[in-house]
Amino acid sequence: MDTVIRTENLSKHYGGAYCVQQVNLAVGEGEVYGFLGPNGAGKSTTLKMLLGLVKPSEGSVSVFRKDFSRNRLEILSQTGSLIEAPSYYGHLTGLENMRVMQRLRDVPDKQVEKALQIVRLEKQQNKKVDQYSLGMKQRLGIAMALLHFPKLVILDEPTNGLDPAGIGEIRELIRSLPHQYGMTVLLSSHLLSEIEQVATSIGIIHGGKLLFQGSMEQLQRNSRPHVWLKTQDNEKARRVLQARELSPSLQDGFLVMEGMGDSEVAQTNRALMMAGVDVYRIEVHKQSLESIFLSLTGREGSL
Ligand SMILES: Nc1ncnc2c1ncn2[C@@H]1O[C@H](COP(=O)(O)OP(=O)(O)OP(=O)(O)O)[C@@H](O)[C@H]1O
Repeated sequence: MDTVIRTENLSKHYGGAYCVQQVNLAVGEGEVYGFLGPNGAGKSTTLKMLLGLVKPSEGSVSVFRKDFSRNRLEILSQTGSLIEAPSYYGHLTGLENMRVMQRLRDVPDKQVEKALQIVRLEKQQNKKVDQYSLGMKQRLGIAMALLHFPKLVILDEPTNGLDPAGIGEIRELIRSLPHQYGMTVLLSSHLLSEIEQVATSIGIIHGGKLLFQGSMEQLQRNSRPHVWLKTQDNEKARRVLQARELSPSLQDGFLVMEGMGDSEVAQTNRALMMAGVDVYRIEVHKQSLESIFLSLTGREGSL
């Protein structure tokens, strides 16, 4: 798979405080890459640097295997984006707004029709944008980003402020872009549930640092599972474990320990046996993606 976006040690600081620090993104062709992180993590700043809207303090960006700073116009002509709220003229109709973009992009009429069709706005194209719902405005913003059928689409929190039906529609739309139109999509969100349902790869950013990059399966594989122990005497077992500097919690009659490897499980089992505590069950529970995300962003670097 070719890499469409690659950054090397991309960083941005404002007055000495880094909001993006040494980020190495790799977005493959035809992917829907989900850029996930809590508010203030550095997502928008990173996306803006990819589009030349913010100048990096350090590091480099290459898109379509070309250095961004030296091939800016060529790269941007093949990129569509929606960063923060869509910009439009409220007193003009959806179609008229698209015509303004059409002039800038210099594309034929049929592409305007097609882009409005993709976002399902063709029936409302003659309505003034001021009368659009938030979801319709967002879809118009996406239509503008798709107008020239770019190879790369960058969307910053595209479902922000939408109701569940609107979110579902945008999700379907994003999912269809690679296979229907050969586009690569990079989208950001602070919601794992959003990313989980559309992304083929994810990058998790927190405090300006990229904590994980890869597939959902890799994320789950790399995380250390929880180990659930059922013993003959959980209170005594807990004291034995605490003496070994472990801090199990008690849940549903099981002692639960986070992130144990095989050898730690064996040592724990042995210690309990030596202390005369029978172990009835040892269960390994995979962490949900939600808890992996929370433990990554809550306790940095625990993967
Ligand atoms: N122009 C600026 N001057 C100073 N600090 C800034 C500037 N732009 C962003 N920051 C800071 O950088 C950090 C990252 O902001 P950024 O908008 O990239 O985060 P984000 O992950 O997109 O979050 P959100 O989803 O809330 O927009 C924040 O702490 C923000 O206050």
